[in-house]
Amino acid sequence: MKQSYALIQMDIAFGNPERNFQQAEKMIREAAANNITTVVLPELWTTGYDLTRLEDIADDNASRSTSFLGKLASELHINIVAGSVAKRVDHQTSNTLLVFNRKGELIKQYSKAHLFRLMDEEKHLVEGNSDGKFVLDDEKSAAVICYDIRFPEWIRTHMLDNTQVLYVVAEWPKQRIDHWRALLISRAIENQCFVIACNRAGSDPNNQFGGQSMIIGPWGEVIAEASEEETILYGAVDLDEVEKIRSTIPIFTDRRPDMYKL
Ligand SMILES: O=C(O)CCC(=O)C(=O)O
Repeated sequence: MKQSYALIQMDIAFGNPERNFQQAEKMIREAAANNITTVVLPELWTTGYDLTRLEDIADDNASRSTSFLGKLASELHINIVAGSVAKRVDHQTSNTLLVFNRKGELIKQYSKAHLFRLMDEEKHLVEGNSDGKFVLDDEKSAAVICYDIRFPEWIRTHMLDNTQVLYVVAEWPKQRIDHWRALLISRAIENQCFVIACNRAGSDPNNQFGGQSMIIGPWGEVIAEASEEETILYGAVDLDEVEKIRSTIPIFTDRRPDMYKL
């Protein structure tokens, strides 16, 4: 199955949902005009890391984001792996990823499982407790958020039932962008899957972000890679490659979980 992706590497306006909704719509419409199947947005794209103001700017039950993205997905006839938003339910806010199919249906929500203390997430957000698996265009897929990629055992649990595509949405700082690149390529090689990874561009009062969104194949090859600037990264792939690589080096047959004490 052929798929073509557009990764919206936005410069997110700090604590300014109005501006971010406008900019996301402009970039999604531009991407959709390029005959793609799936658009991917970055982490916390409505608010950025303005965590101390979540009381004012989080999205109640993610309802504004859901209605906005569902309408765009069905009108433009594209899938949207809609990054994550600050979703508030009963005074608790999670960092929650939303996935829409081309009919505009919300088919998956995943809340970030590993909160990133270095950016105070655990002080303002509640962690998720369920996995990021879903099926999009009949392809087994999974999505995780930023810091989650430092936990290979978490990613592996998503890959054990023949998952082909791993989406990663992030606000990854420039300071550690070499880790971003190395971790993403490692996750692709060790799981023999496509990695579709969308980071943000720009800066906020505390961090400069590294961009470098990436599309990586199941052999670890970099198919497309963005610069540091705000941009849309495009890339087309053939998901049948996954099966070829997995039959050449059958790691899922050869693994010895009986010996792994985690
Ligand atoms: O793990 C890292 O270095 C970056 C993680 C991060 O920025 C996040 O999870 O928001």
